[in-house]
Amino acid sequence: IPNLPNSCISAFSSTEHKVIIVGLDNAGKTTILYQFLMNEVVHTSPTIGSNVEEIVVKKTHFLMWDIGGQETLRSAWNSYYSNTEFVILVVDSTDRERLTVMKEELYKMLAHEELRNAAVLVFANKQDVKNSMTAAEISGLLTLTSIKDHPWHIQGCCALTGEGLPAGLDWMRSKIKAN
Ligand SMILES: Nc1nc2c(ncn2[C@@H]2O[C@H](COP(=O)(O)OP(=O)(O)OP(=O)(O)O)[C@@H](O)[C@H]2O)c(=O)[nH]1
Ligand SMILES: [Mg+2]
Repeated sequence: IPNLPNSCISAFSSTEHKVIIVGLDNAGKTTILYQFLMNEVVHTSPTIGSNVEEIVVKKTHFLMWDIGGQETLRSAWNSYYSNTEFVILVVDSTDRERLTVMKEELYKMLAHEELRNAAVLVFANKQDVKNSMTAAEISGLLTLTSIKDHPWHIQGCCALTGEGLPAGLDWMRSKIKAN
């Protein structure tokens, strides 16, 4: 295909791994997406619908869908599920009150047929805030060890500084190589 620029050819020839970024409103999903893309904190407003970006990490291509988390939007999450390889669940580690709601949404999602092959990365976000729940605490409250039918991993992070985000991406890449 002589007339295509190299960038197009590489886009066609590399496999793209579909990722959905979900979680309650205000968890930091959009902030994380743009940290991945630009290593910068962008000004966000609540997402209505979704944002989608291609994120390339050491030659691994991810197509990441950041989906709005407000209550009225959650019933639409399932329209993004088909062919999803990774679910990134972003938890606001300061939001103790809504962790039960988060847990219900998580298990509802994991029961969905279209996500049966998806691996789950949980980001315990906002670790910079004093007295936020630790990743271990969130893992316990969400009973992550009870998840037997999906590979899962939890990672503490701060989307404002980017701390913890590369470690999460490394885990995702390790799951691809393991396949
Ligand atoms: N302190 C702190 N604030 C954060 C962090 N990550 C995100 N925020 C803030 O949390 C607020 C919500 O962030 P968003 O990324 O818009 O949240 P969202 O999950 O996309 O929300 P919806 O689109 O409504 O579902 C913003 O004011 C962010 O600046 C973090 O790690 N620490
Ligand atoms: Mg958003």
